[in-house]
Amino acid sequence: VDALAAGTSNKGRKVSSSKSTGGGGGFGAASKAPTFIHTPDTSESTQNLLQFLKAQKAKGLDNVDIGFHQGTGVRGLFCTTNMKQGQIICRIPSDCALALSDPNKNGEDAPTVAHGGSNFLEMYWNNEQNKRLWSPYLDTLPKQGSEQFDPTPDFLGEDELMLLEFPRLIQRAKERKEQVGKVAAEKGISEEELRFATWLVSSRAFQLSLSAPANEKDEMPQYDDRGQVIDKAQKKTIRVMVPFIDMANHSSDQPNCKLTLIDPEKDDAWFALEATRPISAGKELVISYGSGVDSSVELLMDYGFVPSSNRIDSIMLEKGGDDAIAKLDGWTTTLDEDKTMLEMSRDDPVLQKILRFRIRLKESYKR
Ligand SMILES: C[S@@+](CC[C@H](N)C(=O)[O-])C[C@H]1O[C@@H](n2cnc3c(N)ncnc32)[C@H](O)[C@@H]1O
Repeated sequence: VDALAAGTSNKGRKVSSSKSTGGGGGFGAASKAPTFIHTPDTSESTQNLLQFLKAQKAKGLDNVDIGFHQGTGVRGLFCTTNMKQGQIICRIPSDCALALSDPNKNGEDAPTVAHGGSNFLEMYWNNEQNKRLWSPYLDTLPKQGSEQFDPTPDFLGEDELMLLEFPRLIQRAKERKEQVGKVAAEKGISEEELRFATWLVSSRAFQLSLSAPANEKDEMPQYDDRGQVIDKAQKKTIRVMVPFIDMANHSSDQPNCKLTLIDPEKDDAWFALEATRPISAGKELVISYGSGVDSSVELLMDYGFVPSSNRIDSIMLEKGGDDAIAKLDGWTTTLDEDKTMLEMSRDDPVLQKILRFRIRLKESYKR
């Protein structure tokens, strides 16, 4: 409003062309200087990735900055120009995506995420030729122990795992540990190497359904009696890693864009980020991971982080189930005790994450 008022009182000044922030948002947005909340990532690996993708004819990369959120320090994607709802923000040729299955096997060679991890090692990381070919992408992936490494509960020791207390999450982490152990033995690779590769795949690969209609994701989710989303018909899926787009972080409550496949049936198909609402320059580009309605149990299990808010948690707790904790007083500590412990555990990131998970769920019980 201020910008529009200033424009009308300064006769002759063209409000709408006063900034080069792009096509989006109307007078107000176009004349307001963007507020940036990130520090651009100027590392050599990121610059190499951008060069590589430009040479492969990726489009719209200038609409996006890879950078670090100034509040959280988390690396992500930030919009450099206003975007309208429905606009394609950037697109990457499908040739630049790393399939984690043999295309002739319809996803049957990767029934679990641990198999996806094993295929990643076999097809890319430990294959000399492909490792060289894909190095501009592989070099941008988090390393174990780096800032971007956000371990999932299957990295926890037995005692730490029990501190999570929520039976469904503990059970899933145990299953993942077992899965990794089994596949590592089958394929003759080290469990440690496979655990990390499995984390990479689980936390950054996109699952594409081979048979579902394109709009299936937009339908209302259905829940089973434990409050978990039903994966309809357990369709075959393949996992793909999509450079650049896999830098997008998650928002449970306010995603502003989504992954879209353009011309999937054609030879020159694209993976794109599409704005699902108007986005102003400077904002972080955030998508919705997984089923789109994942509770914090799934987000921690598959991606290793606890979201700052998540409306799905209340629904999940209300649905309950015998592997959930039905009431706030079913936990061994109170919410306040966990908050105090969080304050006191500043130099223990593992315990901090465990406590943030407990607090997240405890704050979600309907009172
Ligand atoms: C697909 S990657 C996104 C890019 C990643 N931040 C990076 O720099 O490589 C998923 C990882 O990003 C982080 N992440 C995504 N969304 C997040 C959120 N809302 N809060 C905290 N971390 C998040 C987690 O570490 C997660 O494992």
